[in-house]
Amino acid sequence: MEYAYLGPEGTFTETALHYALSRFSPSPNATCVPYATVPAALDAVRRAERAAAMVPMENSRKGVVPATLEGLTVGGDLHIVAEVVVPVTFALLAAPGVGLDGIGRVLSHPHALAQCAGWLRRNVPGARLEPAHSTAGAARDVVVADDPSCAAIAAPAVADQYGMRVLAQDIGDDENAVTRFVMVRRAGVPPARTGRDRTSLLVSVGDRTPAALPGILSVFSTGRVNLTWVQAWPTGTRLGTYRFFVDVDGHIDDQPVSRAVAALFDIGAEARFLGSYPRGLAAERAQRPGRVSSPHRPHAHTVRKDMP
Ligand SMILES: O=C(O)C(=O)Cc1ccccc1
Repeated sequence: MEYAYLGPEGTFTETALHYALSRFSPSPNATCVPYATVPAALDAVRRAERAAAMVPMENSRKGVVPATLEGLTVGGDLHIVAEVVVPVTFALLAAPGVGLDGIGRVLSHPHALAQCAGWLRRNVPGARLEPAHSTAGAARDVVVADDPSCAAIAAPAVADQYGMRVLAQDIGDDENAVTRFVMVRRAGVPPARTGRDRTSLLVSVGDRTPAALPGILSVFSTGRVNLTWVQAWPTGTRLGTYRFFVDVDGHIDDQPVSRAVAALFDIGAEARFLGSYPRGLAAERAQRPGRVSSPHRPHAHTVRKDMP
C-alpha cells in the first residue's frame, strides 16, 4: 500500500502517518510518499495514485487547516477513515554557526508560526515571518536559500536531516498543544463500527444560512446525538452563506446517527457523509521509526483505529 502525506520527510504529518501505520497496519510493504501540499496529497488519492493520505486537520490552539477542509468540500469523493492526535513540539533551526541575534527571517507552516508567535515576538522581534507549505519544507527552503539570516520552525529532529542546528527548543506558546491529523481515502464502505466512533458530515443548507442553523442543531439534540465539532465553511457563492462541517459521536451504522442524517434531509438540509471512524481517547507514546522525535519530550499520540 502506498500512502501520501504532507511532506517532505520530517513533517509532523509524517510522524502521524508512521505512528498510525505501525500501530494498525504494520505491513512491510507500506510506502510513505511525501507531497508538497495538502491538495497535492489529496489529489494523489483521488487519482488512485495512492491508497490513502494523511493530512493535518486541526490544531487545539490555532484551529483548522483550511487546505484540508477545502479539500474535503470539493468532489465529494473522499472519506476520513482514521485520525491521529499528535502533540507537537517546535524548535528554531538555522545553519551551523548562525546565532539568534542574526535571524531576520523565520519560515514555517502558518500554524507553527502562529503557535510560536509569543516566543518569536520576545526573542526575534524584528524577524519577518514567512509561511511555507510545511515545517520540514521550511527547513529545506532555508538550506536552499543559503541565507544565514534565515531560520525555520520545525520538529527538532529535522535539524539532523538538513545539517542544521537547533537554536532553541520547545518554542511553542502552549506546551499542551496538539494537532489532529486525518487519514483520507476514496469514498467507500467506512471502517466497521467499534462502539467508540465519530462521524463527520458536511451539512449544506443552500443560501438559507444562518436561519437554518438552529434547525440543524435541534436535529442532533432531539435525536440525542452528541455534537463534538461544528465549523462554518463559506459556500463560495455569496458572502454570509455557509456549509457546516459537523462531527458527532457515533457511527453512521448507529441508529441515532443515521436517523439524524435522515432528519436533516427532512428539514431541507443536505448532509454529505465524510466518514465514520473510531474515536481514540487514550494518549499513547510513539516514535518515528529510524529517527528520535525528541529525547526530552517524546511525541505521544492518540489514534483512532481501523486503518485502511
Ligand atoms: O508542517 C508540518 O510539519 C505539518 O505536519 C503540518 C503542521 C504544522 C504545524 C503544526 C502541526 C502540523
